[in-house]
Amino acid sequence: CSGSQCSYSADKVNYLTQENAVALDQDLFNEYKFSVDQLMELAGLSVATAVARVYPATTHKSALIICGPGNNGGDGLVAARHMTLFGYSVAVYYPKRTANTLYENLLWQCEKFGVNIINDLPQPEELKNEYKVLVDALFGFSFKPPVREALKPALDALIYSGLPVCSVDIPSGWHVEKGPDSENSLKPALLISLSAPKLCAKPEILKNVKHFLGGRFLPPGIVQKYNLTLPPYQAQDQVVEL
Ligand SMILES: NC(=O)C1=CN([C@@H]2O[C@H](COP(=O)(O)OP(=O)(O)OC[C@H]3O[C@@H](n4cnc5c(N)ncnc54)[C@H](O)[C@@H]3O)[C@@H](O)[C@H]2O)[C@@H](O)CC1
Ligand SMILES: [K+]
Repeated sequence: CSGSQCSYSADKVNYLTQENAVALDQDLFNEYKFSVDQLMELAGLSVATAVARVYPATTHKSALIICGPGNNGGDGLVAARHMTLFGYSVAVYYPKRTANTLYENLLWQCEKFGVNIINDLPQPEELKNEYKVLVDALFGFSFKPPVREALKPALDALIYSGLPVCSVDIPSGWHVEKGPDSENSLKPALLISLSAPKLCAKPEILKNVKHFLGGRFLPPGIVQKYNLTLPPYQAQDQVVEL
């Protein structure tokens, strides 16, 4: 956290392994009886909120959200809908669609809210002609490198467009614990960690990336079980800067 109002020390924040991120997620569903759409709605709202804080619609009106096949992509579809309400003109690229009612409904809602669902991705260098900001909802904490061929063009768009990229939970293509594996890995401008940051979001890995925490839904029992020390959210905020 770089602001003057920081009341906690960034080096006290702790970071989840991939195994614990998956286990925590399962606890929320099994022990706390959350449904995936409940959490996804709050996660996506946090993402839209953080994007609007850093890249407001007044200066970055045209946004493209690149959505992957899992829940990270679902967060992107929710964020897309909220961003229309925040004044953005939003497009979604969702090349590998999961056949399940939740995702079908989220996509349906996007269309009803005026999101432009695009089927063809322009070349990375052409994205700048149409968009001001990209949201990376391609892969989250279940990603295992290397990226399979079918989704490489989507990842390349994020890496090579030259536009600011806002990554949802994990910068896509990064190892969830070790971070980027080469010079050509994605360099996001903003990361929104959901529920708790994972190891790849440690400050020494995440240099020069703005970092927010969102997904304000953790029950106290989970904070205790995973021994989480997280920055406190202010008032009714959905996000907090780390
Ligand atoms: N517990 C939490 O904090 C919550 C997490 N949510 C989101 O859920 C995400 C995790 O979702 P999932 O577990 O569905 O997984 P992901 O969205 O991380 O990705 C899984 C999908 O990516 C594919 N994939 C994995 N490795 C690949 C590779 N090398 N090449 C190509 N495709 C690959 C898998 O086949 C699968 O379809 C989190 O990162 C977060 O964004 C939120 O939706 C709700 C609450
Ligand atoms: K991501």
